[in-house]
Amino acid sequence: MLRWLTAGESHGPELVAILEGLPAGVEVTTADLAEALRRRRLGYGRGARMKFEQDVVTIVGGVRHGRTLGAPIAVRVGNSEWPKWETVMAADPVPAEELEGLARNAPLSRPRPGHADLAGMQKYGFDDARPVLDRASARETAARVALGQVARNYLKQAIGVEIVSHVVSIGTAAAPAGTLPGPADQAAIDDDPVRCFDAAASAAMVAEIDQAHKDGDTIGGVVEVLAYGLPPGLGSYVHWDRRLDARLAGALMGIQAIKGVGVGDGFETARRRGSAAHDEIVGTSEGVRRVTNRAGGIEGGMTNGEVLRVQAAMKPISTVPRALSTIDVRTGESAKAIHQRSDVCAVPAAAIVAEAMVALVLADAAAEKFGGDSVEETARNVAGYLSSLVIK
Ligand SMILES: Cc1cc2nc3c(=O)[nH]c(=O)nc-3n(C[C@H](O)[C@H](O)[C@H](O)COP(=O)(O)O)c2cc1C
Ligand SMILES: C=C(O[C@@H]1CC(C(=O)O)=C[C@@H](OP(=O)(O)O)[C@H]1O)C(=O)O
Repeated sequence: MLRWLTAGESHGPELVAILEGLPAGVEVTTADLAEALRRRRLGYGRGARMKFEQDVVTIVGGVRHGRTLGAPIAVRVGNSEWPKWETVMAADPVPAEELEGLARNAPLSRPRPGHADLAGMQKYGFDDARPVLDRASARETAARVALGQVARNYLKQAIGVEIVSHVVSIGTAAAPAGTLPGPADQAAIDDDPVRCFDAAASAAMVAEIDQAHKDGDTIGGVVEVLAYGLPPGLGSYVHWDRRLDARLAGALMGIQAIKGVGVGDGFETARRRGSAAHDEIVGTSEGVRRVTNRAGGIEGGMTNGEVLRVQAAMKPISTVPRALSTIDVRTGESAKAIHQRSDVCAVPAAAIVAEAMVALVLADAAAEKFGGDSVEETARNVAGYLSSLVIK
């Protein structure tokens, strides 16, 4: 079983993350994590903060000379902007006179619709949105992406699994149905401003982002994550919480601003007849295959050996420049929501976060099925399982 936790605030000194349960011998370096974090910061439509802030990643436990030790892996992602926030976000009490007059410390009393602000203030008893928004912020996804990269290296080295993501739609601009990039296409996708695998759709997406920006508005979209090389049998049908589709859906819905998850052809499947909704089975010289992959590589809560395909739908960014109506909690009067700056669109970045969440769930399911205290042992177990499959 894998366990992982993150801690840290958006304007705190750093995020920290721990991943426990991976075997020894997985090759991973600080450069691997830095590259994953760099990919998360890209994407047309992200706001000013992405330009001036740096992620400073350090591995502080569980890895020696580029290989995991089998011990918990601990990662820190430092925030280069911390000096500006040192007083406002200090862990220890700060004398009132030091806080007085600090613009950054002014109470945020106009909760933003679409954020955790209002319900979080009510729940935890704050009259200031700062302590809520600082933890609710998707800044925290940097910690998940760092851990996701370790999970990804494990999947690649133990099983040969490769994970790819792409942006399927932004606003009304969409890639053609059936667009299916493979592992070799990842670099080209990363080079695209919106991480779309179709040039015409990419241009239309950029135009939609520009229009939303011009209108003082924000925009959402849909991302897809694909995993190649999965053996059949990860996850299980025997209990609801062991179903791989349930675990993937929970992990993807756990990303800030994700409001829907699809598996395979997703909601489209519900509009089809059964004869056009499933994947017929054929025997080939290379073993059992499906004629189509509408199910997205999962049947009965288990991988079926086909390419895993899941989508996540991201709502438009909540902090709308043409600010939405709210109340000032100090007076109860109507007001405009706080707006300092914001992303116009963070769909390309959400795809990288979705890759990380999929990697963590798949690594968990793989560790559960194949075990092993070293990655070599896991790989032997995978090979033994595949060679002993009754139906190949
Ligand atoms: C990568 C990423 C970047 C985000 N950037 C912003 C942003 O700049 N402004 C904003 O209002 N929301 C942003 N969000 C979304 C908010 O964090 C999210 O809507 C908010 O925390 C409320 O959570 P909920 O939408 O899941 O209810 C971002 C989300 C992700 C995944
Ligand atoms: C810092 C990151 O994303 C932030 C996520 C976010 C939000 O509300 O979720 C709001 C923005 O921050 P701010 O309100 O401070 O401008 C984004 O920049 C990041 O992804 O590293």
